Amino acid sequence: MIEAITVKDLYKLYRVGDSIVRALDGVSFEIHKGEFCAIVGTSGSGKSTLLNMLAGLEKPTKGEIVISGSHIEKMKEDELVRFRREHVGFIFQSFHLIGTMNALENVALPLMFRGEPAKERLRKADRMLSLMGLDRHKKHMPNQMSGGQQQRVGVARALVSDPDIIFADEPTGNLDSHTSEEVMRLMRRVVQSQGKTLVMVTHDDHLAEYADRVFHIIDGKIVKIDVNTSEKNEKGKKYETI
Ligand SMILES: Nc1ncnc2c1ncn2[C@@H]1O[C@H](COP(=O)(O)OP(=O)(O)OP(=O)(O)O)[C@@H](O)[C@H]1O
Repeated sequence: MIEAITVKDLYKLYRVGDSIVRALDGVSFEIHKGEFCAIVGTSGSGKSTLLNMLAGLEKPTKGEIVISGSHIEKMKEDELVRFRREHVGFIFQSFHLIGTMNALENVALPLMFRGEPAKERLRKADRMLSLMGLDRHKKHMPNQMSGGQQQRVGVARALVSDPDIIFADEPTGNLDSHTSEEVMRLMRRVVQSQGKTLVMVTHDDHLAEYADRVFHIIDGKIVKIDVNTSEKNEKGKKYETI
């Protein structure tokens, strides 16, 4: 199996006053290419710290993170910026859409940072929004769309630059449960059909059921990994703990 992400002995310690917080306390795992992994834990367990570290947004205190063959813990800031632009897509809880741009322009934005010509940017964004079932909303501004539609724009924007890996931080945290399930199904389908690796952080065990594997994190340690044993990997199928 090809590894998209390899993490070895990862630690992140914070000094708070006189005490040390062990936000990540010796974490090791691999995420395979094309896999959908959920990182699940309660508030303060270390999920965001782990995701930030995988995305190269924060430096570990100790340990290794290898993504698509590169040691990102050794990269300088400008290398990290380039690495993220070329290899990584992000989906955020609060969508992070630009309010003054329509759906098409929002989705095309990451391609501008990569220096692609305008016509090409809009063509790719248009195609991605169609894939998300947003044909009728391409010219809508964020405030003219529902939460679920806005997050589908967010998913389109994360995928438009054809990244190897997508990181999603509580992607349905601002949606009702019905809309959350819809967005999860769509995310799962698109990521699967395009062979992308998806790493999602959530505190919601229920939504984690869409993942191939679920990593449970408590006090900065991965205490359990559940594997979805169903073929189709639909929600609610059987999991085995390894
Ligand atoms: N910059 C920081 N300085 C000090 N402590 C921090 C810092 N960032 C995080 N922590 C601590 O590290 C631990 C893990 O935090 P983290 O934000 O990763 O948790 P989380 O699982 O993402 O929580 P939530 O679901 O509430 O976002 C917590 O105890 C938190 O207080």
